[in-house]
Amino acid sequence: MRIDVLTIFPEFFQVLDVSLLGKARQAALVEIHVHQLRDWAAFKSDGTPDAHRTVDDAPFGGGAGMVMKPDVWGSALDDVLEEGGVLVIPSPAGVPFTQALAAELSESPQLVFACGRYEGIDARVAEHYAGRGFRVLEVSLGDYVLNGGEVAAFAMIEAVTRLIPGFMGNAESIVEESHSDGLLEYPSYTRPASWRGLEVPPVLLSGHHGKVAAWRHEQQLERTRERRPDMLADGGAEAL
Ligand SMILES: COc1cccc(COC(=O)c2cn[nH]c2)c1
Repeated sequence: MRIDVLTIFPEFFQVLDVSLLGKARQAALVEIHVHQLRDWAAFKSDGTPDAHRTVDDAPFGGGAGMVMKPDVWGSALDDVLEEGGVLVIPSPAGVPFTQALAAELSESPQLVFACGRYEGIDARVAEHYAGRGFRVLEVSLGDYVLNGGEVAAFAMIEAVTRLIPGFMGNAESIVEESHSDGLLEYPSYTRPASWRGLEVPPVLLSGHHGKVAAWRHEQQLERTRERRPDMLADGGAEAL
């Protein structure tokens, strides 16, 4: 998979070289290219140089803050977005990012993350590329507002790339994760069996695999009921 990130803060993504993701990059499972959006803002739409490499302007219709210019994004995306690529725009107004969506995106040949700042990106950018037949997704990590899409993109990149076959050392650990079966994960324990007066649930020491599996499933249900009733309300479908 190829991942391209367009941002005015490319230095934010340098850490990708050292994390687990770094290994995947070396293994050539993932190619990540981070681009400085301002490189496409060196000239104004009339062709004259823009020394400030401006990427934003005031919103039509008034209102607070600034909006990112469509022409700058268009120049950048025309160069970066490949046929079959998916344009992902992290946004508080997006569809929920879920494990199911991460799995779906992990099968794309290319993901392009457009990291918005200010009040967001001119709406015509998403409209234009959807109109050209690209899959365009505005995706939300949660119901809160960040200063820009970089943090959200980083989280999505990690959630997606770890699902790429061959990326995680122990593929089995991916299968049994939270949300993969529509329920929260059961609690985990390891040695010592007794710690500060707290004991590991005896069933886990019983060696009876059937009882362990039943206990774990019950724990998943109990936890999901307590912490995420929304996940059960709509039939256990993936939820934010
Ligand atoms: C593209 O337009 C905007 C506008 C404002 C902030 C952002 C950054 O994303 C988030 O804040 C976010 C993502 N998931 N949950 C919150 C993008």
